[in-house]
Amino acid sequence: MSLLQNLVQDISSLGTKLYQRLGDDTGHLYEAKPWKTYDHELPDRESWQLSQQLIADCEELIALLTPTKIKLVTECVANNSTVGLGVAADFRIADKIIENGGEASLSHLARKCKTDEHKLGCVMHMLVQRHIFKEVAPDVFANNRHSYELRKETGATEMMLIETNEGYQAGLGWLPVMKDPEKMHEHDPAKGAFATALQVDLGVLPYLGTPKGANLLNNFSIGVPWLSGITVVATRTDLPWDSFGPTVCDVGAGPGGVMLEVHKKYPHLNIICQELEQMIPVLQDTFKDYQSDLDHGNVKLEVYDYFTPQKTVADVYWLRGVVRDYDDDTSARLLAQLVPALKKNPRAKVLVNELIVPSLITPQSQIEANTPAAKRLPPNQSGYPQACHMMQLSTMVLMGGKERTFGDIVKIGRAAGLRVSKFHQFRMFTGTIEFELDDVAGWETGTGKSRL
Ligand SMILES: C[S@@+](CC[C@H](N)C(=O)[O-])C[C@H]1O[C@@H](n2cnc3c(N)ncnc32)[C@H](O)[C@@H]1O
Repeated sequence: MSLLQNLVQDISSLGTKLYQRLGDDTGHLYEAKPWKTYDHELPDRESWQLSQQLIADCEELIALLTPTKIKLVTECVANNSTVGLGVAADFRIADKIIENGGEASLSHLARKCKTDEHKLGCVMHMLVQRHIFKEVAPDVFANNRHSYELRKETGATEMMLIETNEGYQAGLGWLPVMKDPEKMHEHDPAKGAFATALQVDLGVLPYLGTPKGANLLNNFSIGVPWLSGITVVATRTDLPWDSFGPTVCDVGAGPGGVMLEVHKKYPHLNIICQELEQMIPVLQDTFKDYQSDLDHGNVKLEVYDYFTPQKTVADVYWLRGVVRDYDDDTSARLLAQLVPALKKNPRAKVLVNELIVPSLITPQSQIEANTPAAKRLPPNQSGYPQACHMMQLSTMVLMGGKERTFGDIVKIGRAAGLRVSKFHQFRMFTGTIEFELDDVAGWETGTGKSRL
């Protein structure tokens, strides 16, 4: 059968299974409110998998049915989606619609935004076509489920503005960096796309402390917590936090948001957050409502440099967004610091939580090549592949570092003396690779040899 036939049949059968599973939980797109199951919570695992497969097939079908020249033009002008979203975010269109009672004419919006009606109309019509906002009558706009999230109290708008302003500018630095013999292999943000495009000699984080970075700092402080909030539910739900043993240690814990969630859901677990000294007050603030847990030592905040041997023995070590900051050798050196502690507790696990950059391999044989995308999705990768691909480029453009595939991270673990024990696919665009000490049996019987 042709790819078209296979895709159409697959979409039909996957779609039927999905709506039968969802039952009364009817999804919506045009109502100005979240779809609880998908936007606040997580669909059950099978519904989520069916959704992923449907999205993969639909994306492939669109690519199949789009003439080549139109496909290429669509891709190379896709930056204008960012331009348009930047306009809607900056003018706070979602709020202006809410303030006007839920609907607003183009002329009203243009007046309130003090801008040109035709230009704003071009943006709004484009966004409606991309299913952000809806047009309820000619030139009359309302929020749909997606644009409703852009209202001021969520922080989504500030996150959009990071990407539509500095993120957008920084993108122009990516190719020059890739061509520059001095910078092409660098992961240091001070030599990355952001610094190159903005012509500064510092990465985005120190830039936030400069007078020019004040606006970006504001958007970071409001927008980044919104972004982190996207992964919270999956991080809390898709890992069996209480199955590893009583003590969880977060290495490079940042502000400690993940451990706070784990502590709330599993109050019986001992939580240890390790950070550099300057971050301890931030962690203290995160756990300010849990003073008695701090006093009793069920929650500990430890000063620790993750490039020194790990002395704290725990049952599971959690590293989120840590190895992505470094090249392969440095990341392996960092993970290897856990080995002394793992030898003391050889059953302990190491959880590396990152974007697990997806792939979509097309088989070489003619028959197999017509297999729908849904059936070619590797299991060991992040969900929402399109979002994950965009995010990995966006984080490297803005923050430097190195985003990796499952295989890339496995190699780093192996170089550190660890082997994969499991992959936890999150219902999210991040995932977690679970490692354990290589030759666990050997370490337990005393016959294990260090590979370092
Ligand atoms: C990218 S952030 C990730 C934070 C946190 N894991 C999260 O997901 O929100 C990396 C964190 O590592 C911390 N860090 C950097 N160098 C460190 C070191 N040598 N030892 C311990 N922590 C370090 C930083 O302070 C920062 O909070």
